[in-house]
Parts: sequence; structure tokens; C-alpha cells
Amino acid sequence: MVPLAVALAFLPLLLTLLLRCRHYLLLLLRAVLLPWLRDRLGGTSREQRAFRYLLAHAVPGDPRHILSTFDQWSYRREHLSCVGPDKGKLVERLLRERAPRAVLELGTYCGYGAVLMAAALPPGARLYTVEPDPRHAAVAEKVIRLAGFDEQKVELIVGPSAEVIPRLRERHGLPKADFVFMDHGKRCYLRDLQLLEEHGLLAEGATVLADNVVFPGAPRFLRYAKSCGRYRCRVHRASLEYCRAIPDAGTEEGPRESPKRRRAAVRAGAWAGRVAPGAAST
Ligand SMILES: C[S@@+](CC[C@H](N)C(=O)[O-])C[C@H]1O[C@@H](n2cnc3c(N)ncnc32)[C@H](O)[C@@H]1O
Repeated sequence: MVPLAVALAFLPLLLTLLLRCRHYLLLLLRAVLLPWLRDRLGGTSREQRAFRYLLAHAVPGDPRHILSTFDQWSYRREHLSCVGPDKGKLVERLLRERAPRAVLELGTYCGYGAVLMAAALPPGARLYTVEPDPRHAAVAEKVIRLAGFDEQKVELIVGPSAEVIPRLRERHGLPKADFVFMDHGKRCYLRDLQLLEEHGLLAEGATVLADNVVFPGAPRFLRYAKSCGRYRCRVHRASLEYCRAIPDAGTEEGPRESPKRRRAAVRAGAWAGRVAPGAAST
């Protein structure tokens, strides 16, 4: 009787917890457990399944259609950790405003972000995208070419950021990046920002945009970007990719006011996730 009474006493707490965490639990199921089960049963990865879906449903050479087909897959079938349509709008807006000549993406995954960015670049601009996982890179290469972008427009570099960044200039001919999109290991953000600084790879007034800085979180990166004096920070609000119930927030850092600093300044943007209902805003 006593254990039953204790269990009943905890029931409201348990129900409240379940209710509060339901979006996370659903995400865990859609993003981790079900794909893992399908990988085991079917012998293919979710990225390969997504590509097969693209081949069957997307219009080759049409980046918009490729992206919306990816979105359909992610909303209706299996969750993919691509930047997605909501945050994608912010990336596109920033790219159109800044019109960069050279863009660096860290973390290509299936090539969604690469296709989105390549489509938003001015003529003659180039995207370098870095991915260490050869299986993801193989899918991304096919997706990028299916969207109609050649090697001249998008170069996919296979390797971890820490190895690739130091040889970007010599081996890949990237003098300086005007726009960097960090969307890889959150623990690598600070190290890689400092590597880019150290190797003089950030152009004057460049923009650095980093995803998910609060959830899952990159606190050391944020602290550095806010306190080192080179960046101006701005928060953007958005929702977690393919999960509108889980909002994200973001910051963008740009030049400080002093003209001296402005010359050396870099803009950095960072999305951060937080569970609370609400509309996306910037
Ligand atoms: C969130 S996904 C990137 C999504 C992509 N930017 C998009 O919008 O479609 C993260 C990717 O970063 C890659 N990654 C992890 N560590 C990395 C590193 N050190 N350097 C480059 N990429 C890395 C992972 O393999 C994964 O494919």
C-alpha cells in the first residue's frame, strides 16, 4: 500500500515533466531512436534514405525544389539536422545583404545548407564546405551536384575543421572568408574561430554565423565572441530545425563602434535553442 501511495504522490510530477518535455521526447524518438532502428533493419543510413527520396521526388538543377523536398522528408519522415527552412531564411537574408565573395561552411552534413547558400550567392562567389564524415560527404557531393552547382561554385572538402582550416589558403586557394557558417561540433566553435583568426582567414568586416550556441550550446564560444572586443553580438530568434515547438534564439556579432576596431571587426551570428513556445523573430 505504501509504495502505491508514494507512486500516486509522484504521478502529477511525472505527468507535468512528461508534458513539459514532450517536444524533446518526440525529437529523441524522431531524430535518434526511429532512424537508428531503420538503419539496423534496412542496412542504409537515414542520409542515404533521404537522398533516395530526393532522387525520386526532386527536380534536378532546381535548388529551391531540392530544398523543399528535403524539408518534406524531414517533416514527414525522418528528422535531419540541416539548417532547415526557418533559420535558412536568416542565412539567405544575411548572404543577400552582405553579398560575400567567399563563404566557408563548417559542417556540410547532407548538403542542405550548402545548396541554400550557393543559391543565395552573387555570381562569381564561391562556397567552401567542410565535412569530416565520408558517408555524409558522399551524400552531400551528390546533392550539391544534383542541385546544379559545379566545383567552381561549391568545393566540398573532406576532413575535420581543425585539419582543413590551416591549409585552406595553400591547398584550396581561399585567401579570406567574408562569411563563415559554423554548424559543426559545438565544442569546436571557439577553437575554430581562433584558428580562423590565427591564420588570417577572416576578411575585414566578415560575418561569422554559428548555429545552436545555447542549445545544445557553445558557452565558451559565446563568452569569447562577446568579450574579446572584436565582435558585436546580435541575437536572432528562430525555431529548432523541423521542430517549430522548440524555439531557437540566435546572436549576431558585428563591428564595435570605434573606427579602429571597426576595421578589424567581424560579425558573428549564433543561434541558440531554448524550449519555450513563441514566434521566431530577429
Ligand atoms: C548539423 S550538421 C550540419 C548541417 C548543415 N550545415 C546543413 O545546414 O545542412 C553537423 C555536421 O558537422 C559535421 N562535423 C562534426 N565535427 C566536425 C568538424 N570538426 N569539422 C567539420 N564538420 C564537422 C558532422 O559530421 C555533421 O555532418
